[in-house]
Amino acid sequence: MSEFGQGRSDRPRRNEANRGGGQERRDDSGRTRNRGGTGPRKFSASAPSARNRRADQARLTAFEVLRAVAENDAYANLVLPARIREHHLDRRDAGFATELTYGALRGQGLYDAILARCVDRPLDELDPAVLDALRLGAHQLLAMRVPNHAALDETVSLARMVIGAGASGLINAVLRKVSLKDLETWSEELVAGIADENAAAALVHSHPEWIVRALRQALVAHGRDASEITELLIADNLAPVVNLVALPGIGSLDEALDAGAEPGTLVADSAYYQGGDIARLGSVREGSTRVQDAGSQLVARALAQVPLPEGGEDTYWLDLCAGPGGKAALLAALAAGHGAKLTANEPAQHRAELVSKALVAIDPDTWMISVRDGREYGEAEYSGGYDRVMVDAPCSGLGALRRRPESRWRKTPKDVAELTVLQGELLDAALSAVRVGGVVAYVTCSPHPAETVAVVDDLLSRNKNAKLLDTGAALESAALPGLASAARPVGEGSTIQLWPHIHRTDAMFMALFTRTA
Ligand SMILES: C[S@@+](CC[C@H](N)C(=O)[O-])C[C@H]1O[C@@H](n2cnc3c(N)ncnc32)[C@H](O)[C@@H]1O
Repeated sequence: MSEFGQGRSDRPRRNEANRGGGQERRDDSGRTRNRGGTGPRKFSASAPSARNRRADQARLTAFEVLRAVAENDAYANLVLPARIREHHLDRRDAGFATELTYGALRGQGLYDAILARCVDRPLDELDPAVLDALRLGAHQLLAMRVPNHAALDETVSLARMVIGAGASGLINAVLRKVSLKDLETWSEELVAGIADENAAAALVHSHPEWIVRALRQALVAHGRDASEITELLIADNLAPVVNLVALPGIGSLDEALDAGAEPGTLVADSAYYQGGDIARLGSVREGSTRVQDAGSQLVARALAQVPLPEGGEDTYWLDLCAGPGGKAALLAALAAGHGAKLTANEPAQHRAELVSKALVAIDPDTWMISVRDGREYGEAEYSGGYDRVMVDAPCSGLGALRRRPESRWRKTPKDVAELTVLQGELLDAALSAVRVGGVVAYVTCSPHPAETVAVVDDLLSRNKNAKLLDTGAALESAALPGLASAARPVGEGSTIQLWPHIHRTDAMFMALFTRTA
């Protein structure tokens, strides 16, 4: 079983016997069953044209999502739930469709390299729909506990129904070749002769090479060992468990815990939920309990709890880049508990509306929405107006690859270069909007050095009134004791970098500043 399979990055991993396909089996359509012996895998004897003419709904769902991602630049995590509802998939089929969709998207780089060896022409000359069907077939054959004949027959049936009979013959022939070796053998063959370790890691762990280089540099820039890159890449390929937060003073985790959620170990009022459709929980539907990565919860809490260096008034809080409202909801609830008020700013109107929805469970007298470019808060009329400011800056998102399976294939190094300018400008605006003795949190869900430590260094070199605080200590005091064991640097002038392979969170970065004059 490969890292693109069913493992969870933030829960204990399955034991190898179970992962290897030796015990849990799927039946002829690929559903979980006991298949019995481990003898040679068999294919259906019937010709592709004679096989099942009705495409399996779970596979059809996955195919439609891959098509929407490729054709409309859609986000899989948004399209998939809608398609699952449209096709009325039950919980088991929804799980199968999710695993198939996300696994095929994450593993795309490696699967394409394998497929390229089995197709007699360049992959970009294939009909894109055929290529998506081949990726789905490859993922089932190489990384899921689906019998080969089911992976093959069902993919061929799907292709015949949604693409055409001609395509199904090609798909049948190519997937038969793919199935002749397991993923490990394919990987070994593909990397043989690749001397560059980044290029080899990029192939085996299905990341673009520039991202592997950037993550390796990021590990070093944040004081870790470059050899952790393999663990980090593997963590990016595992499905994250849903993290919940009960908004402090408003929500309760009781319902989630009754439904089988487990209490969070990194941050208060949080839980891990593996019970399937999260919308089943009334507390989630009403907005008092929310889905939010524990790393995001931690950085919001650290800003809310860090003592203001010079004490004094603590009434006006600003979330400069609030859309779609995850941190704003937690900050607004914490602000309300402090007797403070939050302004949640977001320049994109449709995202500002999402922020309003995110805050629906919180007393409306304690927050307001603003819709403007965050850089406007650098203007004189806002100067010194806020006690705490969150800059959760637009970033490359390289720290959240496990949540957005297609995003790694869309990003380019140019995106990072463009974003760093805006990040610096937003940080300048925040340092202007905060009062002397107030606190600014600069946060990214990327560990890229250009978006994190370089932005901090640039700010400190051009703004003599900005002072970096002990971010490590602030984060530790906002966390449950579990974080301390994950050892990280503390001390004046420290910044924080969380990691999926260590903290089981997104790779959130945070630097806390105060304004000294
Ligand atoms: C990383 S997201 C923020 C996530 C949010 N804090 C949350 O927890 O849900 C960055 C946000 O910044 C917004 N943004 C982009 N350009 C901006 C600008 N010039 N000023 C303020 N916000 C901006 C984007 O629209 C996006 O919603």
